[in-house]
Formats: sequence, C-alpha cells, structure tokens
Amino acid sequence: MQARSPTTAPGGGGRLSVLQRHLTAVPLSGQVSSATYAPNFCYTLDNDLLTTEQRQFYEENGFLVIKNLVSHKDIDKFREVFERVCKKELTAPGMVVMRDVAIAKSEFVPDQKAITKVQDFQELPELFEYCSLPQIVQYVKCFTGPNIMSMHTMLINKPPDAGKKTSRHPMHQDLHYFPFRPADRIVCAWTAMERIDRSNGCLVVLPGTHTGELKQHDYPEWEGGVNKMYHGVRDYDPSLPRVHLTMEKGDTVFFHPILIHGSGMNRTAGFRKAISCHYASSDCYYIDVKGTTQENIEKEVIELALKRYGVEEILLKDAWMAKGRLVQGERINL
Ligand SMILES: CCCC(=O)SCCNC(=O)CCNC(=O)[C@H](O)C(C)(C)COP(=O)(O)OP(=O)(O)OC[C@H]1O[C@@H](n2cnc3c(N)ncnc32)[C@H](O)[C@@H]1OP(=O)(O)O
Ligand SMILES: Nc1ncnc2c1ncn2[C@@H]1O[C@H](COP(=O)(O)OP(=O)(O)OP(=O)(O)O)[C@@H](O)[C@H]1O
Ligand SMILES: O=C(O)CCC(=O)C(=O)O
Ligand SMILES: [Fe+2]
Ligand SMILES: [Mg+2]
Repeated sequence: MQARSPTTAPGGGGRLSVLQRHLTAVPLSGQVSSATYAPNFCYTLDNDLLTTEQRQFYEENGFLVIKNLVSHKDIDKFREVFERVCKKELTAPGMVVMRDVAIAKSEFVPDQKAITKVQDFQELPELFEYCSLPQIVQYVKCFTGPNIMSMHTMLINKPPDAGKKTSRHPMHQDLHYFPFRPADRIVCAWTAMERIDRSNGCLVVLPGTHTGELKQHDYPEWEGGVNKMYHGVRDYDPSLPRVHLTMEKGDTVFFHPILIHGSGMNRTAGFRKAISCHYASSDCYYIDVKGTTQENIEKEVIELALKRYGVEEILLKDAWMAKGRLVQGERINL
C-alpha cells in the first residue's frame, strides 16, 4: 500500500474546517506513521485505491480519468439496451427520452436516431447496472464515502449536429441542478461508450474550477437554439485553460460537481455515446434553493412536473428524493 504524503491544497482560503476534519483523521489500515495522513486533502477521502498522485491530481484539477474501467462487453450490452429503448421495446417509470431541440422543432420525422439522451433510468435494471458496477463504485467511494446514492443517470447520444450547433452542451457546473450538499461528497462517473475526441464532441473541462463557487446559470444566447434545461455559466474567465478529454471506449472520468465543463459539437455522422451517473453520499442534506441562483432551474423542473405528471406544490428536492437510489451502505438523509 502506498503512503499518503501531505500535499498542498489548491485554492488557498476557506480550508479551516477541512483542516479541523483532518486533525482527527483516522490512520489508514496497517500504517500508523504520520505519513499515512493527508492533512490537506479535502476533495478525496482516505482510501486504499487511489495513489497519492491520483488523489493529488483530483484535488488540484477536479477530475480524474481512469482508463479502461468498463469492459467492452458491458458497454455493448448498454448500447443494445439503449437501442431497445429508442425502439420503445423497453421503458421504465420516470425515464425521459429526449430529442435534440433542432430535431424536435423541425418538420423532420424523427426515427430512433433522433434521440439525444435518455435520462433517469433508475427503474430500468438493464441500464442501471452501470451505476452498480463494482469497479465504478469502488472509485466513487473515494469521493463520497461508504453510503452511496445514485442521484442522476444519463445515457447521452450526442447526434451529428443538424447544422445549428445545438449538439453542443454549454459550459456549466452540475451542482446548479442539485439541491443537496456538501458539493465535495458528490461525484459524477462518465464513461465513454466509444472513442470520443474533439471531432464528435468530447468533454471540455476547466481544470481547477472546482475550488470556486457555484455561479449564476442561464440559457446561453445561441442563434440556433438551446436544448431544454441546458443552462450555461453566465460568465466565466474565458482565458482559463481548457482541456479536451479524449477518451477511449470504457475510459471513465470522475469529476466534481463544481468543475466547469461542457461538450463541443458533433461534426461526425455518428451518434457519440456516453453513459453517466452522479453519485452523492447519503449523508448529504437537501437545501432550499429559494433566493439562490438555482431558483431558475427549480422553476423549470416544477413547471415540467406539472405538465408531465400534473403534480403541484413540489420543490426541486422532491424530484431528487424520488429518483435517488441507494447503491451501497445505508440511506441516511437523501
Ligand atoms: C447534471 C445534470 C445536467 C443535465 O441534465 S442538463 C439537461 C437537463 N435537461 C433535461 O432534464 C430535459 C429533459 N427533457 C425533457 O424533459 C423532455 O425531453 C422535453 C424537452 C420537455 C420534451 O418533452 P416531450 O414531451 O417528450 O417532447 P415533445 O416532443 O412532446 O415536445 C414538447 C415540447 O418540448 C419541445 N422540445 C422537445 N425537445 C426539446 C428540446 N430538446 N429542447 C427544447 N425544447 C424541446 C417541443 O418542441 C415541444 O414544444 P412546443 O410545446 O411545441 O412549444
Ligand atoms: N459560442 C459559444 N458560446 C458558448 N459556449 C460555446 C460556444 N462555442 C463553444 N462553446 C462551448 O465550449 C465548449 C467547447 O468548445 P470548443 O470550441 O473548445 O470545442 P469544440 O467545438 O468541440 O472543438 P473545436 O474547438 O475544435 O471547434 C463546449 O461546451 C461548447 O458548448
Ligand atoms: O456531453 C456530455 O456528454 C456531457 C453532458 C453534461 O455535462 C451534462 O449533461 O451534465
Ligand atoms: Fe454536466
Ligand atoms: Mg469550437
């Protein structure tokens, strides 16, 4: 097992509580020397899986790519299930099948290929299997701790751009959608279902932005239209370095919910596929987003719930409470 050496936390300020937490840190199994403590780590928890270098990388950058984590066999299975969902051979309560706005608002008769994403598949065991894969969950635990809930599930099928650049996903922070905290105990696992690079719209991240605050999000002013609820960060420093994550089939990136990220347009003829799950520690607690920057997304979710299910008087947190599922450990608050 590797010894954890102290490292410098990014961002600087606001680390007092983190420090206090680590002053009472438990030594890692088998070792009692001070080298086993990680006094300045706050975005990762002590664990037996990540190397010091991997922990340090996530602490500083807010993401970590693990190569070849999901087998091609599993991915091929998820792809087949997705195709059956598109053909309406499979369905599940709460699952949302979404078309790209350019297709949804055109005269084009949509076939199965018109689907841009399937969301909330927590009741479809054939896809939810992804969220329970032991090799994913063991990494998730390094960020959330042992009580793990899946909160948000997506299979993204980024279509060939219809010419209006609507296949892009604007730069955003996932925490904008989440009425639960603390942010550091939330993590997304996102697995490439094929080779993904700049040509088909890979993930683009602004390393280190996870140390910042949740920012105001609105619809970007894009001429060609924007997909429903694809809010973007109103303003971020455009001079910040961006990293394009080229990934091979099965590679998985774990990232922090405050990390600013998006994805580019798909310039190829293929449908770029990725599957993802956002996890949170069940120790997280719900917050009231009234009076915060998240009020605008709550309003849209409430409107949609009314339109789709006829439900009134719900809060953003009620929607999340309904779709969260325990993956490991004990369900505590969420
Ligand atoms: C960490 C989380 C990050 C994220 O998840 S960000 C993205 C979150 N986005 C969502 O959750 C949206 C999920 N999608 C949906 O709820 C539905 O697909 C959506 C957009 C409401 C459409 O619902 P359906 O009833 O299935 O579709 P429909 O064909 O009957 O159309 C109803 C009205 O909606 C419009 N629509 C359909 N797809 C759209 C799209 N992609 N973007 C914008 N508008 C869209 C459609 O044109 C129609 O509008 P109208 O009523 O004719 O004015
Ligand atoms: N005009 C724009 N306004 C807002 N966001 C944009 C704009 N153009 C691109 N983006 C967003 O920036 C991110 C990455 O875009 P970027 O231009 O770096 O990559 P790309 O379009 O995939 O590839 P390339 O740079 O090779 O054209 C995506 O999230 C995309 O949605
Ligand atoms: O383009 C993608 O696959 C990522 C989309 C994304 O970041 C999101 O849905 O939150
Ligand atoms: Fe995102
Ligand atoms: Mg571009």
